[in-house]
Amino acid sequence: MTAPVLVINCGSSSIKYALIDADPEAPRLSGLAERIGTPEAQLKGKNSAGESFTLALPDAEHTQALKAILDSLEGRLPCAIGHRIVHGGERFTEAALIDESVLEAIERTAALAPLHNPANLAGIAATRKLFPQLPQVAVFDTAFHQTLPPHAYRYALPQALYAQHGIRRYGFHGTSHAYVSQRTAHLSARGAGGWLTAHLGNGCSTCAVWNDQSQDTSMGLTPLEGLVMGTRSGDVDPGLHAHLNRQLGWSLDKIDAVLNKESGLLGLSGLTNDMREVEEQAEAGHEGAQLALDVFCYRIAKSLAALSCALPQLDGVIFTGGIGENSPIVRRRVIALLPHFGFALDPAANEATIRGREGKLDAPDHAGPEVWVIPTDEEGRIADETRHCLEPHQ
Ligand SMILES: Nc1ncnc2c1ncn2[C@@H]1O[C@H](COP(=O)(O)OP(=O)(O)O)[C@@H](O)[C@H]1O
Ligand SMILES: CC(=O)OP(=O)(O)O
Ligand SMILES: [Mg+2]
Repeated sequence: MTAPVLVINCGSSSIKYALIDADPEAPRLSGLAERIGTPEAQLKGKNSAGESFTLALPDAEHTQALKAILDSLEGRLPCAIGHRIVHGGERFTEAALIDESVLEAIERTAALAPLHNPANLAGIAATRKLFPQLPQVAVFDTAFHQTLPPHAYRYALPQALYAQHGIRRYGFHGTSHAYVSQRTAHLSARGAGGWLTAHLGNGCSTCAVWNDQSQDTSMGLTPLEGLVMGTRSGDVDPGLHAHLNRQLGWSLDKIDAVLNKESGLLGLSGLTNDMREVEEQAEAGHEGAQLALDVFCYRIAKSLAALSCALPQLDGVIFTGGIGENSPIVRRRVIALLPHFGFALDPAANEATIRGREGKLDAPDHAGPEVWVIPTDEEGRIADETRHCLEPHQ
């Protein structure tokens, strides 16, 4: 397949897209339709000359936004569409060609990823309408974590909840953890050993990877477990729900909305879910922002230390995602909280490696576990998995 693959990552109010050629050196057309369904809806993208453009799409819904994306592809027709699907449950250990039975299975898991799967399904419905002739492939965030052993994926709950209702830990951001760990294994003299990965974007998760296989990860049944995120709380006492319900009379829907949309950096700082602003305000002395940064970094370090138990040997840690790639402050603070691991972060390398550059951040001649920053490429990985899935069908 030489024609490009169109990768779609459809959220509730945004659609990220990328048109990706089989040749990794070929320029990508990519962009983002945002604020879908509102008067401010717009499409922002880059053309093949690398120039940015913005197009107003007032009140556009998913189908209209996708139509505008297709019109922006400079006449280049994809050979297939690869969709990011956040939750694949236990059924999907790899990407799947979308047919009615795959769609039904994704619909069944929608309740487990209410922020993500319904939007992913809306994206599939819209592209099937617009491109009935093109093969469409579902690439799951959960698939990479299907190698977790039972002691990592089971909760200590009655057996029937797992056996009859699929209540277990699944893990997410699998395309990112897989990509950055394999990229580091390729770049590092240590190869595919034991790597801890920290994907720090709006959603955040850590993962322990041994020999290219996920051994454990911080997210669980849903993308709410684990680290502090932009607006998500991450781990809380499981008794919190009952307490808030009994003491404050909050409904389950309200508790769910608060933990998913009003917590994390936003809740702790009282200001914003955006790490750039948290860092600026913390620097300026804002106490809420300072606390948000303290809790965010401490919880990452604590999670990495816990996940190190899943590895027979530790070769290093890898930072990725908007925060992991661009924030020297977060990297420095996380590494400083893990003194017993024997990392040696070079301050100059840490400061210099910003904005999309990959590299090792170790002090010269350091022989201990390594620290890497690797810009993630979820879209590239989804395009690769889409092609791989379609090979037997060519
Ligand atoms: N230079 C920077 N310093 C600190 N944080 C940054 C920087 N650039 C981006 N970020 C943060 O990255 C986060 C978004 O990450 P990203 O991976 O782009 O999100 P998404 O999960 O939506 O793809 C935001 O919190 C943003 O503030
Ligand atoms: C699973 C998840 O948290 O995804 P995102 O980071 O795109 O919100
Ligand atoms: Mg993300």
